[in-house]
This record gives sequence, C-alpha cells and structure tokens, in this order.
Amino acid sequence: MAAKARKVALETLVKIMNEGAYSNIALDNALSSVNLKDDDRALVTELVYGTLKRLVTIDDMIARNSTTPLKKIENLVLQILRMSAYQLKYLDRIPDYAVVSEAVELAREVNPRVAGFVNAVLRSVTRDDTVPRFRSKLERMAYEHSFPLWMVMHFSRNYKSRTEEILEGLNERPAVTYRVNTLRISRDEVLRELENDGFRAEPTSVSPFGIIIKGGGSVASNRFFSEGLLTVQDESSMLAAPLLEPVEGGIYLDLCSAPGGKATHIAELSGDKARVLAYDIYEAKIRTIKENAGRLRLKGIEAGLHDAGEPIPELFGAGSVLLDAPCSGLGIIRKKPDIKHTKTQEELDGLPALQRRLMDVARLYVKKGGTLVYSTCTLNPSENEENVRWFLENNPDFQAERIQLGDHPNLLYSEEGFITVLPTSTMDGFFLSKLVRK
Ligand SMILES: C[S@@+](CC[C@H](N)C(=O)[O-])C[C@H]1O[C@@H](n2cnc3c(N)ncnc32)[C@H](O)[C@@H]1O
Repeated sequence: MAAKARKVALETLVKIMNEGAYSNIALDNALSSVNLKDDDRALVTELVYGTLKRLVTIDDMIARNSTTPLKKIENLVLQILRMSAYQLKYLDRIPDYAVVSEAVELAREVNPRVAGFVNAVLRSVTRDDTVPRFRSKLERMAYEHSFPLWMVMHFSRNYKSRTEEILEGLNERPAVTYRVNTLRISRDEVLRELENDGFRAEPTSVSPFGIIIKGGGSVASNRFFSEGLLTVQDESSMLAAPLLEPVEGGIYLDLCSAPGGKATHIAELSGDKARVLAYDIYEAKIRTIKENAGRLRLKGIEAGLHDAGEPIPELFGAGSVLLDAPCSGLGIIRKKPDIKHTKTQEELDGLPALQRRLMDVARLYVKKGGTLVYSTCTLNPSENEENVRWFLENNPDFQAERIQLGDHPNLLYSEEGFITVLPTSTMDGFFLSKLVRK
C-alpha cells in the first residue's frame, strides 16, 4: 500500500510545484479523493510536507549527484527524485533499497528511458555524506534548515540572534491544537473528558483557551468537535480576540475574517451576546465562516462579503475592530512549507502599502474608547511594528496599549508593548498589537 501513498504524494507535489496549488489545499483534496488507511495518509502528508520543507537541501544533494543540471531534468522525474531523496535522508521507516526501487518503478511509468538515471542519482545520494563548504553562517543556516538564502538574510537582519530559533521553529511539526468554547464547557472539563476517552491532551501554555492533543487519535471525529465545543486553531491565533475584551451588547468588526477562527472566538468571549460582523473578500470563504459559526452554535456572527479597503459609512464609530491582515505568512511555514519557495522579497515589499490602506479604513469604525487590534501571521517588521508605528504617527487619537501575556521564551515584547510570537511546535509566528482610540 505504501506504493499507492507514494504515488498520491507525487501527484500532490506536482500540483504544488508545477501548477502553483497551495500545499494544504492540494493535500486535503488528494486525501479526500482516495481511500487510504491512516498510516498511508500519514505517509502522504509526511512525504509532501517533508519534501517541501527540506527542498533547498534536497535540491543541493540532487544537483551534486546528477550529471544533468536540475533545470534540465524532466519535471515529473525531478519530483520523484526530490521525494525519494527526502525519504533517503530524512526518514528511516523505509529501507534505502526499497525507496530507490520504488522511485525507479515510478520513473519507468513516466518515461522508461529515465529509469537508469533515477537509479544512478538516488544510489549516489544514498552514499553522499558531503558537508558543503559555507561562505558564511547564514549560508550554513540556509542549507541546514533548508530555507532560501534571501529569507534567512531577512530573518537575520530583523531578528538578529533569534534567527536560528526561528528557522528551527518554522521547521517544527505543528502540534494539533484546539480552542475550547468556554461558553459551553471549561478547559479543565474538556481535558478530563478527553482523557477518559483515551486521548492524551495538555493545556496550551500562553493562551488560557487552548488544548494540545498529544495522542489518542483524531479529535475531529470526537463528539466535542462535532458538538461545537472545540475549534481547530493555532495557539498564537487564540491570543487576538481576548485583546478586544468582548462584552455583551458590543459591536465588533472582523474585517478579514475567513474562516472565522477569531470571529467565533470574539462571539464566544462576549457570551454570544455581541454583534460580530465578520467580513471577507472571497465569496467562497464566507461559507466557511458560516459553517464554523453554525457548528459552534453561535448566533451573534453576521458573515458577509466585503472588501476591507472600502469604507462602510453606516458603521463609522460603531465599536471595536480586528484587522487580521492579509500578509506574507512567513509565520505559518510550519503548516504551509511551500511559502519557503513561493514568496519573494518583492512580494514582501509590496504588502505594507495594502495593509496601511486597510488600517486607514479600519480606524474609522473604532468608537471612542474602542480598540483596534492589528495582527498578522508573519515575521516581517515592515508588515508589523513599522505599520503600527506609521499608523500611530498619523492617528494621534489612537494609542498603543501594552499587551501583557507573561514571560514566555518565544514572546518578544516591543518597547510599545506589541508582541511578536516566535514559532514553536505549538505556535505559529505571529504579531499582535492593541491600539485604543482615546
Ligand atoms: C489571515 S487571514 C484571516 C484569518 C481569520 N482572521 C481567522 O482567524 O480565521 C486573512 C483573510 O483576509 C482576507 N482578505 C484579503 N484581502 C481582503 C480584503 N481586501 N478585504 C477583506 N478580506 C480580505 C483573505 O481572504 C483571508 O481570508
């Protein structure tokens, strides 16, 4: 059966690498269209994410051991080599000879003439223990942690001595985390009940709302999930909604809200007694907000299609606002390792202008004494603190309120009290700021 899993993984990789599909979506589609056992599903996920995660290093190895330059290798054959090199160098579940012979079989189906070439390259990769000579510390980090050099330089320029920790964090296997709907059940109770049901679960350490599933199977089919007591959410994302301090009768606008992870949290924290206007620019995504609100049985969410760049005058001064802005997503590489290969410095440079335009509209909805929470899931000061500093300079009626989440090794507090969350196994890289209208 593992052979079938490898074939599915290969097809998925091709969709991502050659057709520009997003890794999480391509993988979900692939897994839902085939009938595979749990072990094989796990293998597909491992092969796809692992290959994308280690691609820089893998390509280097293939280039060293191939007589044909990488750019000239037929696309499908290149993906076979990449996926197989990943197994040879990073997994020990499958013996090397089996990996090579499976790869040769797959290659033969693509083009019988390349089978010998694939065999030769992979045998050579198997024996290759070369440690390349690095011209700098950054080059070493790029190779060892498998990131494009420009991205390592970006982290090093902006996060200095924390660079290696960021690279390691972004390569972590993401833990399975859920937010407890404390409107209906306490976290302690969920933990107790899950333990009774045979799960191993722990509380998250920064957010008081999260649990981490450490073992015992998939909670998605558990009654807690289907009955709306739990929401899949990263721990970092659980930190945004509480900053709005939602109360009964309040009005909250979540301007970029799909799939509604934070909007539903706002509703829960208000006792589901507030209006939560949850907008997004994509029609298809509005459905996901409604589905999530429905599963959680929340009545206060009003999901709708709206471009956050277009002001809605009827709502000026209406309440408090969450702007969880579209961003470069460098903080979520653990879950979307394709970001390592798809983002460019130019793309990063273009984002602050868009984000500032959205902030400029978002401020209009904030009432006196109300709050604007600006957050992103990226590690890039120009999309994060520099945007917020620009905003405060241009809007003297707003002031930053210090966020206090306690001392945790991966939380960086700026002088103004903004927070950058460095990635760990349980937390995405994230940025949070809280701006109050005087
Ligand atoms: C970081 S995600 C939001 C995640 C969401 N807040 C949550 O917690 O589930 C950013 C969202 O912004 C949406 N978006 C991008 N540009 C937008 C715009 N101009 N107006 C409204 N939404 C936009 C995207 O479709 C995406 O769903």
